[in-house]
Amino acid sequence: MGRKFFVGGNWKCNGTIEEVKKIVETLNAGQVPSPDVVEVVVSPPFVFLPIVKSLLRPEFHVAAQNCWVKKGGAFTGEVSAEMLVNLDIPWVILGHSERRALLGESNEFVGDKVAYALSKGLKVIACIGETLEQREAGSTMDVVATQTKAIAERISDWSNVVLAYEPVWPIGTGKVATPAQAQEVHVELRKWLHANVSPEVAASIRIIYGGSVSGANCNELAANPDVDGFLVGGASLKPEFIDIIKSAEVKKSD
Ligand SMILES: O=C(CO)COP(=O)(O)O
Repeated sequence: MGRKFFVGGNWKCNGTIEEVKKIVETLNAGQVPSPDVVEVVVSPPFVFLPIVKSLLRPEFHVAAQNCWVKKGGAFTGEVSAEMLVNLDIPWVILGHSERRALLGESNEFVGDKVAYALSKGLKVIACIGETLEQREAGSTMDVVATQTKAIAERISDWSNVVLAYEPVWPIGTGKVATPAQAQEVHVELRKWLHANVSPEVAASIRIIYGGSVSGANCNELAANPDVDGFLVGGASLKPEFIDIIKSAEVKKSD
């Protein structure tokens, strides 16, 4: 199948310098599968990116949690894609539901950000996902398709994109989507990409799941054929993140 398992750790707005060093120490000491089997990317807050990058084992990479929608300039408080490239930060998370909901990032704005970041050479973890109300109204697929479409209309090369399906209702709630719920949406997303982008992109893109992933549920989730990894929030700050990385082994024995 050729889709390398991908595990991202989104640290969100957490950590002191002491805590960050501790997390990195734990990650560096962890016994994990080889980089041929799993790609690991951790995403600390901007201010900690340089130190994490300098201390982290070399086969793990770092991601920013956001970047500005175009070239930097008079945009107080923003960090540009150019700056990330300048510091050799290879990845950026864009369109996280917390930014969509709390900072009003629209589908179009996220699409523009994805296109700009890719054009500067960054790799992008693009997040999509429905709220509980939308799920209960039966519009999950419409919502994620509309979010994905806003990206598809603005980019032509998907090779540096990982699509993170992160339904809003299981994020930080301890309520996890069942493996079947995750698999169902991932399959539908692949069908959508097949019909609207290309069969090649549909087959090759990594679609990862996020929302209360833990050491306890990762293996069951990873066993789904269309779940190509995870974007982990709370558990990425804890030693169990190593267990989540190890869930890549489930795929190896497929
Ligand atoms: O938002 C998430 C990752 O980006 C998921 O967060 P939790 O794993 O804390 O639910």
